[in-house]
This record gives sequence, structure tokens and C-alpha cells, in this order.
Amino acid sequence: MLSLTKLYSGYASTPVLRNITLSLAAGEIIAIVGRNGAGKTTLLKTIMGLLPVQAGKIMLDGKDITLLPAHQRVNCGFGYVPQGHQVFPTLSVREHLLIGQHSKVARTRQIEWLFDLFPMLYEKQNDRADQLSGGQQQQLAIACALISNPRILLLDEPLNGIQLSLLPKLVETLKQVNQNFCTAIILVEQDLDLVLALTQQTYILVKGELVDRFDTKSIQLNNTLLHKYLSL
Ligand SMILES: Nc1ncnc2c1ncn2[C@@H]1O[C@H](COP(=O)(O)OP(=O)(O)OP(=O)(O)O)[C@@H](O)[C@H]1O
Repeated sequence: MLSLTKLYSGYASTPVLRNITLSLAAGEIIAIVGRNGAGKTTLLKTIMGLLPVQAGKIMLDGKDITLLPAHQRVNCGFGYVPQGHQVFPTLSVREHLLIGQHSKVARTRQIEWLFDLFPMLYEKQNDRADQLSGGQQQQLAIACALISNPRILLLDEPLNGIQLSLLPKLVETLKQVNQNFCTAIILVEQDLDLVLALTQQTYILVKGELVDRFDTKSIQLNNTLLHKYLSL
């Protein structure tokens, strides 16, 4: 479904990603792991069209989308949850979801569907986002990405700054979305518990290059690997 071929990307003065080749099938869930500064966020931003590709290709369903701007990628089925549970502080929960629902994206979901998936958002639908806890804001950010009914969900460290007790709920919700709608997920995460609970394949990013790929189940027992690439 999605393939990156020999991709180079980065910032004006800082090349970051080098020679990235990766493919993702419909409904597949993969993790990208690596130390701080390895380029994980840069990779998600490049896939989302928020950073220009310097060389290489991004294909979706056989169509070249390398130059497609970010807002059109949403229409193609990408949903993006950036790092740091980014929400609009003064808007209510319901207003967040209404903005997504009234966007020009063709495949928007009903807000009630999201309330079923995240009952907390139903209870707090009239609260302002800045009245929510970090974990609740993160659930709102994920719900906002899901409202466009994405085929590929890009998640940047969703556990960062939230209580670990939320992990089982987050895993259950994401698995439900994956199984019911065949939504593929690319997860960038430093927390190995989430990687192990959710993903099938794990790619290792080192200094902007993908150096290896493993069945996620196999990495738990591989102390050498964890120590070498993840400082664990
Ligand atoms: N806006 C920017 N301008 C220039 N360089 C940047 C910018 N943002 C990030 N970088 C650099 O790009 C490199 C990769 O950063 P990136 O945020 O993609 O890494 P990461 O693996 O996501 O790290 P972390 O786990 O800390 O979030 C780093 O060297 C970083 O300093």
C-alpha cells in the first residue's frame, strides 16, 4: 500500500534521513525505534508531507505522492498524531471533533463513533482542552486524527508525558481501530511496552538510516540489540 524508496529528507541546513526504504501493507502495524535525534519524527513528518523529500520516492497504492502537500495527504488517507498531544487549549472537546468533521476530507466519521471509542471524550465533550489531563489530551489528539477515517495512522510517541496506566487502554483502542477498519499504523515510540503490545515489525533507525528490521516479538529477548540501539 505505502512504500518509501531510497528516501532522503531533513531540514534546510540539516540533512537527516538517508536512503530510507520501507513498505507498509494495508492493516500492518510497524514501529520505528531509535535513540533521541535518530530522525524518527523527521520520518513521520516527511511521510505526512510536512517536510520536503530531497531525493527518493513515496508511493501510495501505486501512485507517486512524493510531492503531494500535507492537506492532500489527509484526503489520501493519512492521519497524523504529532508528538506532545497537540490540541487547541481554548477549544472544547466537541469543537475539536467538529472541526475535523467539517473539513473537506471525504471520508469523515461520526462523532458518536469516536465517543464510543473514547467514552472519556463523551463525558468531557464540553470541557476545554486545557482542562484535560495529558493523557486525556492525547486521546483527543488521536480522536482528531481518526475522524478523517485514515487508512494509515502516524503516531509520534503517543505515550510521551502520559501515565503508563493508560497503556492498556491505548493499546486496546488502537487494536480495535486496526482490526475493525484495517487501519495501518506507523508508531514511533521509545517505550518498548507499547511497541511490544501493538506492533508486528520493528524497524531500527540509527542516525537517519534504517539499519535493521525484526519481528517485534523477537526483540524483547534480544538484550544486545536493545542495548546497542535503544540504550535499554
Ligand atoms: N526544525 C529543525 N531544524 C533543524 N534540525 C532539526 C529540526 N528538528 C529536528 N532537527 C534535527 O534533526 C535530527 C533528527 O531529529 P528528530 O526529531 O527527527 O529525531 P527523533 O528520533 O524523533 O528524536 P526524539 O526521540 O528526541 O524525538 C536531530 O539532529 C535534530 O536536532
